Amino acid sequence: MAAAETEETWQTEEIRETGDAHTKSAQAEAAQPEAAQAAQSKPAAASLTASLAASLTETDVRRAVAGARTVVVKVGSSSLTKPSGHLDGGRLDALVSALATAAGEGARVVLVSSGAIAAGFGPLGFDARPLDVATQQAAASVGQGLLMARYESSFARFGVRVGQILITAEDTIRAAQYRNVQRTLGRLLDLGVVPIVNENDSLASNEIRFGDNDRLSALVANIVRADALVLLTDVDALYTAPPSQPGARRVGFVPDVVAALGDVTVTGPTSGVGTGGMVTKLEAARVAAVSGIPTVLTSAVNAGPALMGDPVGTAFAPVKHRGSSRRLWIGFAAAPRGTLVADEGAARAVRGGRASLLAAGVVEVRGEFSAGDPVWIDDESGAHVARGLSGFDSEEIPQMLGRTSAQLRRFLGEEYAHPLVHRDNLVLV
Ligand SMILES: Nc1ncnc2c1ncn2[C@@H]1O[C@H](COP(=O)(O)OP(=O)(O)O)[C@@H](O)[C@H]1O
Ligand SMILES: N[C@@H](CCC(=O)OP(=O)(O)O)C(=O)O
Repeated sequence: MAAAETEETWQTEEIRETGDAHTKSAQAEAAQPEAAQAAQSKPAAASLTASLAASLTETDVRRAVAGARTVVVKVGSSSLTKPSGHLDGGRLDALVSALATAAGEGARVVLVSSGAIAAGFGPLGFDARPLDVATQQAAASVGQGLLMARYESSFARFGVRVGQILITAEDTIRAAQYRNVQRTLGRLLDLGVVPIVNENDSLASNEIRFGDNDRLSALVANIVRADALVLLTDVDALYTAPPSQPGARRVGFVPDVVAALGDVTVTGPTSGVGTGGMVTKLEAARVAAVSGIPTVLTSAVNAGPALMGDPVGTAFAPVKHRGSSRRLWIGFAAAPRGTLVADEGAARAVRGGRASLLAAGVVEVRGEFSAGDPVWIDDESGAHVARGLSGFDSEEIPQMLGRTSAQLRRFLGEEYAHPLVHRDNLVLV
C-alpha cells in the first residue's frame, strides 16, 4: 500500500446541520391545521447542533470499544475469501479467534458478515464474481451455506454457538417486522449465541435492498443498541485518499464524521469482490455516529487489537444524541417507491419536524406503492422534504387528496381518516 506516514486527525469544526433528520426528535403533536402546526413547530436546528457536538477524544472512543457490552463487527468479502471465489478458511479462523476472545470476556458480539457471493462463485465454476443478478443470487445461496458451515466449526473451537440471521430491507422497515428482528437478535444474545447477519441476497429484490453490508451493520448496531461498531476490511485505516494514490495520509481519529466527509476522497470497491468500498463505510460510520455509537475501521487482521481498544485503524467519535432506531431504518434502509407532493403549508409543517402529512396538504401522488412502503415527501418545487412510510396504497390516495380528516371520514369512511404519513413514520432529509 502506498499510503503515507503522516497520521491525520480532523479537528472538530462547528458542526454543520446536514439534514440528518434522523437525529431530530419529531415526537409531535397530532395532525392539526397548518397554521397551528406552523405556530407550534419549534426550529430543531439549535438543539440539533448542540446534540451533534462531538466531544469525545480518541482515547474515549477506544475505551468505549474495549468496554463495549454489545459490539457489532462487520467483515467484508475481501477479508474472508480468495479472488478465485472460495472461502479463505485461515483468515476466517483468525477473525473468529478474535471474536471468540471478546465473547469469552463477556461481550455480546454480533457479526455482520459479507462473503456469500464471493465464497459461492468459485464452487459454481465461475472465474470472477458474476455480474448478473440471478447468478449472484445463486452464488449467494451456495456461498452462504459454506460460510455458515465454516463459522460454525470455527466458533465451535471455542465452545461458542452461532445463529444465522438473513435480513431483507423489506422485512425490516415495517414496525412489526423491525421489532421481530430486534427481538430475535436480543434473544440470541441473551442465550450467549453470536448472531451472524447478512442480507438475504438470494431473495432480496434489486429495487429494495441494502446492497452493502456496511450500512446494514450500522443499522444492526442501532437495532441491538450496540455500544460500538467495528468495520473490518482489507485496508488498515481510512486514508485521505484511496491508499494507492501518492500522498494519501492515514487518518487516526475522526471527531466529526459529517465534517470529515468533505475532506476525504473515497472510492468504491477495489478488491473485485467487495461492493461498497470506502464510500459505504463512511456512510456506516456516519449512521453509527448519529446513533451515538463509536466506530473503529481497520483491517480484519487487526480485529483483536481493535476490540481491545488498541490504537489501530481509524476511530470515529459518536455524537452525543442517540436517535430513534426505527427512524434510521426509515431513512436508510430502503429506496422510496413513490412520491407524495406536499403543498407549501404541509411541506413547511413537515419540515418543522412535528407534523404528520395529511391528505389535505397533498396535491399529487406519483409511483405505485403499498401501504407501509417508503415514499418521498417532496415540496411543489421537487425538493425532497422527508422520507416516510405511506399509510395507504398509492391507488387509494388520489380520492383522498385535498380532503380534511372530517371529509375523509364522512365520504370515504373512518379507515381513511388518518394521515398519509404519520409523524412517527417519517424522517426529514
Ligand atoms: N480514502 C480511502 N481510504 C481507505 N481506503 C479507501 C479509500 N478510498 C477507497 N478505498 C478503498 O476501499 C476498499 C475497501 O472497500 P471494499 O473493497 O468494499 O471492502 P470490503 O469487502 O471489506 O467491504 C479498500 O481496499 C480501498 O482500496
Ligand atoms: N451480502 C453480500 C455482500 C455485500 C457487501 O457489502 O459486501 P462487502 O463490500 O464485501 O462488505 C454477500 O454476502 O456476498
